[in-house]
Amino acid sequence: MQTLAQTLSAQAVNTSLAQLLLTLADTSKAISVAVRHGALAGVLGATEQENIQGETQKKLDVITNDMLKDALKTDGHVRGLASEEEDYVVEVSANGEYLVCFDPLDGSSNIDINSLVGTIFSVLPAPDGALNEQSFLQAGRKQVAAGYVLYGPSTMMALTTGNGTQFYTLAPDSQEFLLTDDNVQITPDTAEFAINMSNQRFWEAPMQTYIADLLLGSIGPREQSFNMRWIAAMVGDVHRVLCRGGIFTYPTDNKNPEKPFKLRLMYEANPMALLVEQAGGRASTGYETILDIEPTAIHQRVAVILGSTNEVDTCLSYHGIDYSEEPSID
Ligand SMILES: O=P(O)(O)OC[C@H]1O[C@](O)(COP(=O)(O)O)[C@@H](O)[C@@H]1O
Ligand SMILES: [Mg+2]
Ligand SMILES: [Mg+2]
Repeated sequence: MQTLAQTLSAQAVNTSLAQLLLTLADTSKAISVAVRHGALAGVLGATEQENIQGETQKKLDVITNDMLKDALKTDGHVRGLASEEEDYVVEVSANGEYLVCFDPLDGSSNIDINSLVGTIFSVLPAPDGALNEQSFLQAGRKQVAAGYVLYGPSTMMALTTGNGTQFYTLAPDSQEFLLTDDNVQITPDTAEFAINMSNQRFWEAPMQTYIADLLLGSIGPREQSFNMRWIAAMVGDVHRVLCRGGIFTYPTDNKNPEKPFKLRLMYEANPMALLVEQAGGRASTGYETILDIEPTAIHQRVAVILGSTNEVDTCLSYHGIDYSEEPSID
């Protein structure tokens, strides 16, 4: 089996980018150890702090953020970073060619119940000139790499550098990420959906109707029954979609009018959208292709509907969008 380094070399990935991805991979191995030790290492539970988004930080949110920040500072190829746990962008190496956006620990609410969590990352080219928030505000289509590491029964990485989506599994003995699926493909059709149903009354009308029709199953207009899965960590839900198809959505809701969306564009939606598109799937807000959104802020939030192409298209048709008529994007 090929190692991550061998695969990146076989894909002729730029040497600096490959080095940066190996730094991220090495850091995720250390995070995997911290996650695995759990209560034994005293890393469970919350801190007293909130991040800029008003969310109480878990100890592991802060620990993993610091681990990634420290590693990227010594990598040499990173101009700047943006993180869910950093209020503002952080300047890293003056000559770095790349910007890295990351969610150091996705699925924070799963930490204390020993359930799935992961790290999500997105790599963008660093523009010339002074580094500021504006430097990061590039559409997801500009990403040169995106991926996540899932700390589950096995530690796995999903990665794309624009050459399809690959899965790697961390070998416990050698501590190498080994290529275990070189061409991940999302099945275009599915009978499985993932949504936090407790928000049902807060969704917009198109999503209400779409989900109601799924729930009616074989006696409704879809004339087939659907199963539901919800891991409550985007990284776990998207991994399932990449493995066996499905539709995952965190739609617009009006529970808190000041916060109509949950997931963050730059370090959750964009990297997942690239992985999904590179695996033959679709990712939209309901009205706009995620990778085409021009960001306005590093912590911007968006609605997300992603997964099996035909099912996402069906969901979008409830929103009045006909994707089959859109010109394809190279
Ligand atoms: O439990 P909720 O409020 O529906 O939220 C679940 C969603 O929130 C998230 O945990 C947000 O990510 P963080 O844990 O990184 O803040 C997603 O992974 C997940 O899909
Ligand atoms: Mg997250
Ligand atoms: Mg997080």
